Amino acid sequence: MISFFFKLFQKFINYTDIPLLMATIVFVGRSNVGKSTLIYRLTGKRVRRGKRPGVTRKIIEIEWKNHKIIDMPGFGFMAGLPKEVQERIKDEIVHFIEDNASKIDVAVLVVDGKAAPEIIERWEKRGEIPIDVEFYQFLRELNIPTVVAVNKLDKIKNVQRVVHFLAEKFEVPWDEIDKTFIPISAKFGDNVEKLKNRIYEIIRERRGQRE
Ligand SMILES: Nc1nc2c(ncn2[C@@H]2O[C@H](COP(=O)(O)OP(=O)(O)OP(=O)(O)O)[C@@H](O)[C@H]2O)c(=O)[nH]1
Ligand SMILES: [Mg+2]
Repeated sequence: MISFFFKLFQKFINYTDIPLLMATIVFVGRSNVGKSTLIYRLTGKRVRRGKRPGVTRKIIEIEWKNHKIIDMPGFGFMAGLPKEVQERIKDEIVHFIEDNASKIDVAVLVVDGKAAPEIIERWEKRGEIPIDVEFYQFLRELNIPTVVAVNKLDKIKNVQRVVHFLAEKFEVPWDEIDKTFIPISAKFGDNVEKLKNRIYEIIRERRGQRE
């Protein structure tokens, strides 16, 4: 009985201390995967969202509680944008992340769970490193804790298969799959709370390491 109340108390402390911490959370991912929609779901802050890829073209900082949320432009294909501009945007994102790596507490790599497996296979067939794989490894190399939001869950038939496919490509060990990949639907809200809790957990772990 006592341990039950103790656990409840601990849980309460863990969840309430979060808004006091200042954290920087970045959202990255290909164009049109739902980064801005997810930010709106998580924070209630309206950021530009759209049907066409390339809606967010600049790095946008949003204040939310004590946190700083950074909405990145999408990388990869963007409707109506020349290849050079797409490359420039990608370089901008890479530089921003490199320059701010020590200040970034969590990166949320958003992927479109429906489209990602096919796109990854297509890139591999061409002998190229898929951009999502490249970004995940880039974040890991910079020691930025990263969680992968496997979005558009409402459109995915076999979630387990998609998650395992991505885990293999991203080289995530089996025992880290569940805490690395969170299938969500930003549009309908499924599992968004779970993702939020995972983000908070990472922030807490990181703070624990620093203190
Ligand atoms: N079916 C479905 N559609 C979604 C989901 N999340 C986002 N979308 C749709 O995907 C489209 C792109 O959403 P955005 O949030 O603008 O995507 P983004 O990643 O910010 O795009 P860029 O700013 O262009 O990089 C919109 O039409 C959203 O309604 C989801 O969970 N399910
Ligand atoms: Mg956007």
